[in-house]
Amino acid sequence: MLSISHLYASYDGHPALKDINLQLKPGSLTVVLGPSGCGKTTLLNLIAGFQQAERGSIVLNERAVTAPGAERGVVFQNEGLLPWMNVIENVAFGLKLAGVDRKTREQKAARLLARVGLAGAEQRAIWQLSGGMRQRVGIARALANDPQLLLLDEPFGALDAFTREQMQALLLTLWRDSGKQILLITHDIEEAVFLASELILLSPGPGKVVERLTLSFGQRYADGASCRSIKSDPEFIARREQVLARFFQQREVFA
Ligand SMILES: Nc1ncnc2c1ncn2[C@@H]1O[C@H](COP(=O)(O)OP(=O)(O)OP(=O)(O)O)[C@@H](O)[C@H]1O
Repeated sequence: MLSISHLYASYDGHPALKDINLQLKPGSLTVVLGPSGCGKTTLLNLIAGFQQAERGSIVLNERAVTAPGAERGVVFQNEGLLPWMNVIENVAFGLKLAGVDRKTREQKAARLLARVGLAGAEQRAIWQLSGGMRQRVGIARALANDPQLLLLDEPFGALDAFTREQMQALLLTLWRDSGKQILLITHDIEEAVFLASELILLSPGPGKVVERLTLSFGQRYADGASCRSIKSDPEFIARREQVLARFFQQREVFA
């Protein structure tokens, strides 16, 4: 369980998040959606432990979050891969830091690369990879320490529409197969409605929760329906339009 209580954050006296309260169940796929500047990255950085809250608390499985930890894996928008290491070394790096022996970490990294569709790419250099492949490496790396919570910061924002949909499908497959709790931030409304089991809408000025929806389109994909059939379903389109209207309402309030 991830419990966020009365969380406040600010920069140089300017509030960025105001009284955020969320209880997110193990196994949930939470998507935090909101317009630019509403505090999505700030919230993710606080949960990751990269940043300290001004007030309030974050507790993951009964342990207070105060610093980064191996039980939280992070995937960054720009992947954050180490260019002087090859693919498998990037994935195994966290295991190396944790003192895992070479053979074990290479076996584990190779298994994870196969899970994200990169079997055979172990020895490739990072510069030889496409954007989608880099994000696959980033996800495999974040999973290497077997985290309880996977955090993703706008992970597919820079990808073309086709690759983006492939990555959404991959994430849902990993979610189904691992049962891990996932929290992803995005400003893409369709992506949010498709992926989320819990959708949290933030509004800016300062960031606060304005809506929380429980959705099941991602579960439908995990149960075997295709991306295209879900995204063209009138129920999906109606939900997307409803969230879109709410999203623009928030922007207008702020403008
Ligand atoms: N390091 C910083 N110093 C000062 N202000 C900051 C800093 N980081 C973020 N802010 C401000 O805090 C607010 C929230 O920023 P944040 O990056 O968390 O929002 P966001 O929703 O992730 O935006 P985007 O989608 O554009 O990345 C914004 O007003 C931003 O200008």
